[in-house]
Amino acid sequence: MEPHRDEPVIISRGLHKAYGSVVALDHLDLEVPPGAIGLLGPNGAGKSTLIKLLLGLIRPTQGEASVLGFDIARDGIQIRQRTGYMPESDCLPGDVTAADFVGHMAQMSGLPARAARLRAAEVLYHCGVDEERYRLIREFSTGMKQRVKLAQAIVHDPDLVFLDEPTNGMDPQGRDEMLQLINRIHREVGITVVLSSHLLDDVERVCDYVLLIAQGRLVQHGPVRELIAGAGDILVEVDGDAARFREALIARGATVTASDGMLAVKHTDDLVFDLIRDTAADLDVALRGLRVQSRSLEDVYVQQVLAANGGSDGVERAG
Ligand SMILES: Nc1ncnc2c1ncn2[C@@H]1O[C@H](COP(=O)(O)OP(=O)(O)OP(=O)(O)O)[C@@H](O)[C@H]1O
Repeated sequence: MEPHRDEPVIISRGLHKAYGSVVALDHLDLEVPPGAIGLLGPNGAGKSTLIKLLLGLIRPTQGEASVLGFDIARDGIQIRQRTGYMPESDCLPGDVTAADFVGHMAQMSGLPARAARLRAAEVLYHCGVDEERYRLIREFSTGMKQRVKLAQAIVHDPDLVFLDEPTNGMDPQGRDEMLQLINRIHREVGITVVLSSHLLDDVERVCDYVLLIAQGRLVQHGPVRELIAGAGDILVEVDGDAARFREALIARGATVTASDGMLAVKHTDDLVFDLIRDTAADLDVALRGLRVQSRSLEDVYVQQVLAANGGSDGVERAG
């Protein structure tokens, strides 16, 4: 069953997972559209737990969820038929060739042996593993192993693929290539990608929608474009009494700070532009410059994770 274009691919209500006294996920309510989804959060935030729950590999302590319309408690098999999974852990067998391993996974998905071999070769090739596919996996570099893990995750042509920290352990060039590959899988093949990462840069480069998780809670979610816009400041330069102008803006409800000789007015919504214009007119102050300063997702991430962690920034930045 193909998911409808605009229908959420993942829905959860009160999804909760505790390991003994450790709460890994805390009553998560999600409604996730198709696309390239970033599951962003510091180590230990609950990302892997969420993925395993959504694949039906572990059971929730409370709550419910569906993936592509299938219930995680009842329909684990259908979910795993329509989705792919690239686990975080080093889970590949060492004593087989990449061609045999991915071919075997293709056969498991229902293809006859010969078709499975051809399909494996094709997918490995697209993932950047060509002649090397005849070598034993244990001889592969971390980067090559990650490519094999990706190939096995998409060999059965799923509608959605969960990638758990796919750039882990890769050098900058390998990371770059992996992110380009993931981009292609989403944009050219049309597979919905859920990319889990603690690296903001990964998410910013691939994803158009973000779920920001900290300490098992969903602290922010939405289109990346919206999270970046609207969260920044409007930089205002005036001719006239800047101090009086600033006080008037604050008195009218704006949040204003100074920034390099300019006023930085918080861009809470677009009505702020009217407020700036009207206040300038009332005070007979000329507006010399007005510029929206967009914030990177990093600012949003740090701010939200700091808030959830009560001060500690558990953020790791890409090298
Ligand atoms: N099998 C388990 N038994 C006990 N605690 C667990 C288990 N699996 C995960 N946890 C705990 O649950 C919390 C969330 O872990 P999870 O692996 O989902 O986080 P994560 O965001 O994927 O981080 P990482 O990228 O470091 O794996 C952590 O506190 C972790 O220690």
